Amino acid sequence: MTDNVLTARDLRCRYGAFEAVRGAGFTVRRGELLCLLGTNGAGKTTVLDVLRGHRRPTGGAVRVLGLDPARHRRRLAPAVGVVPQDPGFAGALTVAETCELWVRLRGLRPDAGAPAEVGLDHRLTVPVRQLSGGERRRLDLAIALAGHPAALLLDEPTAGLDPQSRERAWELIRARCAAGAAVLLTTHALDEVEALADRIVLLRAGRVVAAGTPAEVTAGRPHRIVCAVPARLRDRPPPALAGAVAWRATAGPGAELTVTTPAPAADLDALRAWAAPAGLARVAVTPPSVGDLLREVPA
Ligand SMILES: Nc1ncnc2c1ncn2[C@@H]1O[C@H](COP(=O)(O)OP(=O)(O)OP(=O)(O)O)[C@@H](O)[C@H]1O
Repeated sequence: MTDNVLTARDLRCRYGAFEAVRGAGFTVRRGELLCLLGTNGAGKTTVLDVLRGHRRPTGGAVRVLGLDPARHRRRLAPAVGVVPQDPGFAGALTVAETCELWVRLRGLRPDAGAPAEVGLDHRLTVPVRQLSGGERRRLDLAIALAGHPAALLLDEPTAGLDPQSRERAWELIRARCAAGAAVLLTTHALDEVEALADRIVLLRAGRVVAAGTPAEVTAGRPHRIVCAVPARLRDRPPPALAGAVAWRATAGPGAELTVTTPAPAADLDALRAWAAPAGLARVAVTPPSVGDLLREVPA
């Protein structure tokens, strides 16, 4: 039996003449969290809509637990928890009623404990229209997590949450993953990627332009050395370095030097030798990050 819970193969999706997804492929296995990343309009929500059976692809195929979600939406509903980008709650229903209604719509028995999991147990009798944006997001998450689904499709699940609620949401998502759920999550928050992602898929204009673990997608990319340089070194030409050098004036007498380099250890040694005996101050060496990759991907 395969461990693949979510699969997309050469997925294509059109809105009229515009092709929003142009041959995307990936898998998410049991117990794995994949972050689907990309700038606004890259095609992330479209991919999630196809996986939740709300949109038929115009090419390629997706499978959720081995089934075509467009054909087996009802059968898959109990096994797939979704935090949609824009939930459609009725404002007049209370938190408890909303939770019960949506959990039933997923073909599950109502779970009175679901709101408590996301810290909404004190708001059960409050109409949804009176919830804050962050509280609504937590209600979405409560409904998605109900019934311990095998797959979670989470479209910016922590958008608008305060820091404490985000960390609580991360804990819940991590726990579900550890218990075997396959999670596909979109986010624009880099700390969320760092906190959660086992693997990332980066979309650009509907195509996958990078895929792998954070270490894999950043491998071979440059490190950044930032250091403060005493004023009198400002006029001394820097040594020959593997990396590119940029100076920045600072408020004080010295300057800040940034070296973007594929050889951080050798360049740092060369800089230290150059700066002796006064030396460098506030030296920070930053390894490549997924954030660097995202910043380089144009829309
Ligand atoms: N119903 C629609 N009709 C026409 N075009 C659409 C429709 N929905 C999305 N699009 C277009 O498809 C492209 C992909 O949109 P999508 O919502 O999937 O992007 P996204 O990566 O989720 O963006 P964001 O980060 O802003 O949520 C965009 O150019 C968008 O304008």
